Amino acid sequence: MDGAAAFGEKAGRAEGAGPLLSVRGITRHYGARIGCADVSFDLWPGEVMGIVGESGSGKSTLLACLSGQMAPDAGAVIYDGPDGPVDTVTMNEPARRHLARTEWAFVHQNPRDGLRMGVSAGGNVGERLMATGARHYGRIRAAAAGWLERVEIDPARIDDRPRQFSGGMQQRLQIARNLVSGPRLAFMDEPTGGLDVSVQARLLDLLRGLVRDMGLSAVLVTHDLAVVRLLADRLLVMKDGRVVEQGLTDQVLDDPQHAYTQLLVSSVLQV
Ligand SMILES: Nc1ncnc2c1ncn2[C@@H]1O[C@H](COP(=O)(O)OP(=O)(O)OP(=O)(O)O)[C@@H](O)[C@H]1O
Repeated sequence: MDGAAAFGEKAGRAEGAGPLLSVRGITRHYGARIGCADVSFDLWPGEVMGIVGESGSGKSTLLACLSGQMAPDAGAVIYDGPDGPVDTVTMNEPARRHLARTEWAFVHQNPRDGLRMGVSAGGNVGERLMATGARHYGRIRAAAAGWLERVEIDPARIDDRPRQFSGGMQQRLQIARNLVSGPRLAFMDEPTGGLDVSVQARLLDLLRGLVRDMGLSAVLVTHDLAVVRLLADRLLVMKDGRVVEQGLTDQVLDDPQHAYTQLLVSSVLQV
């Protein structure tokens, strides 16, 4: 039985009936080295799952496997899509690309990886709408301007290129480009990494508001426990590619059970 069939019953289509994402046994090696091993969890609609761990613990590898950017060696990632549950590991590439364009968002740590630097701010946001079928130029431009405002960028700058923006503005633009089409699931890789502390705080506030207002589900990778404290409902703690602890964010951070999590929380391992 394939993964989708195996989990189909559990992740039924009825609203609120099952998880949005069921991750089972995801494993990926690089030669003899473990990237991530046997990772399983459910992500429920509207929930933010934080994945934390020190550098090299397997966070990026796991996120790449979940978001279809890397093929795992083993495991299933069942997404409860518009036509019912599908295993995104075994689905064909065009179908996966379609999902990534319409249902998912991916926010990169470096905005340059998620923006088209040669295209105007409005173009960056509008492009994603066009990819989901919008055709009316006036409406696309109005929606783009509305989203610039929503991420606190002056809509008068709609024709500016991203490189004319500060790092924090570029990150907010990347978020607007990703969320304009109303995705159900966002993958975020260190979305506040590389920014000044004050810029980070503003971005976190903005992200928290958007996630709440849109009822967005998200998988959020970070090594920064302050970020998950603010954004994540639940946490997976990774060490050497494996999940060593998981639970509600406050529970894990306030009462860590695993020795490694205790070290993380006491800042010893934080970079
Ligand atoms: N392309 C690669 N080739 C070989 N080994 C790799 C490759 N990418 C990652 N690894 C190894 O896989 C393990 C997990 O790395 P990964 O980048 O997923 O961790 P991470 O927690 O995301 O780290 P960071 O926070 O530094 O990005 C590490 O041991 C790493 O050395």
